[in-house]
Amino acid sequence: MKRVGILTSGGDCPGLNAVIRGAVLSGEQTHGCEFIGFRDGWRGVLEDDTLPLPRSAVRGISRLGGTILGTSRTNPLSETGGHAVVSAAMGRHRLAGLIAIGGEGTLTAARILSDSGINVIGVPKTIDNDLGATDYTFGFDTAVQTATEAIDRLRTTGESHHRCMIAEVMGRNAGWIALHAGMAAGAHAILIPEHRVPLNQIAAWVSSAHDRGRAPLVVVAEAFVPAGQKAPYSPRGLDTFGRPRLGGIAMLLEQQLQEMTGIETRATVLGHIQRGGEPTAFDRVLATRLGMAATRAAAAGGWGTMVSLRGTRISTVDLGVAVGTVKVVPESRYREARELFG
Ligand SMILES: Nc1ncnc2c1ncn2[C@@H]1O[C@H](COP(=O)(O)OP(=O)(O)O)[C@@H](O)[C@H]1O
Ligand SMILES: O=P(O)(O)OC[C@H]1O[C@](O)(COP(=O)(O)O)[C@@H](O)[C@@H]1O
Ligand SMILES: [Mg+2]
Repeated sequence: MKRVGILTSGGDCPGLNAVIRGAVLSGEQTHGCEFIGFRDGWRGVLEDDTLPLPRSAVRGISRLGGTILGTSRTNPLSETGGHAVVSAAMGRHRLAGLIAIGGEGTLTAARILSDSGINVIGVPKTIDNDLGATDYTFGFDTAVQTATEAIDRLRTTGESHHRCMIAEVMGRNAGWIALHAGMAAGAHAILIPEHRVPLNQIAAWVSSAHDRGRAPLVVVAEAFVPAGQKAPYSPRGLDTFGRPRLGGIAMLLEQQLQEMTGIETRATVLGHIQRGGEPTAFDRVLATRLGMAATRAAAAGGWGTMVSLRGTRISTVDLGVAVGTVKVVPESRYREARELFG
């Protein structure tokens, strides 16, 4: 019987549990595989922190948010890690390979390990939807749904007070959540990292909506860079991997737009609300199919690949290709949305 290790790494994301369940059920029922889980991503691999994953451990979990395995941003290539440590952990548990569920960071580490001879299959996850080699990542649909519901609420209070409301959503490299939630909620301006917009243009959109008797709504991605600035707003130090922690640009815009337009303005940062809670049906289905496909690939010895969604089909791509491109919002999608601003 083939034994496979599973881990979830990087920011958590609704649908992780559905992947785990899909992988384990299909492994037990169809492919004769057995699973163990590593706790907290690569930390569990480096520190040998594991749990058994029989079918009974994944019962009913596909509708649960978070991850039953826990996650972290532990670097498997740090001085306490590397090929030898990962390989030893796999040997101890007689694993044929690993299924690593993560975003571009996790999968980059997985690719480096794979290049050094470790058997890994990647499963793309992120609410940001910024992985190039898959049409959608699970978690994105849920995050957009959650953000849209929150923004709808901001709208009703904004309308009561005749205020301009600003909603800040996540998105480290790309403005997908802002674009989709903004469009779904009928925003008067959507600000994304892919596109610089001068402040006076944002103020003009806000004023125009206000002049028509609407409560202006601005949706901004955390990584938006206002024209004239060099980098995203990041007053909160670094994350565990040493990258700037984003968040708070909405607060800056609140002050600036209120000053420029004379319209009372309130900003809300949605933050981790977007990452929590139950996955939507779309994300559960996508995640389950990706988990099943990962096991299928493992059973067939298709190491060094990532499972991905192409159209309505699940396929596999080489891990090297998988981490090659960040999927940003194309100019055409921004132009399309912009027709409705103001
Ligand atoms: N370019 C990289 N090379 C090697 N390891 C990386 C790289 N980027 C991230 N990692 C490791 O993978 C972890 C998860 O990546 P991160 O970007 O935080 O989440 P995600 O996998 O969701 O993108 C990081 O904390 C780090 O330890
Ligand atoms: O958990 P943290 O460190 O606050 O991370 C926040 C970041 O994680 C995300 O939610 C998801 O990013 P990853 O998919 O790379 O984990 C980003 O949108 C956000 O910038
Ligand atoms: Mg990342």
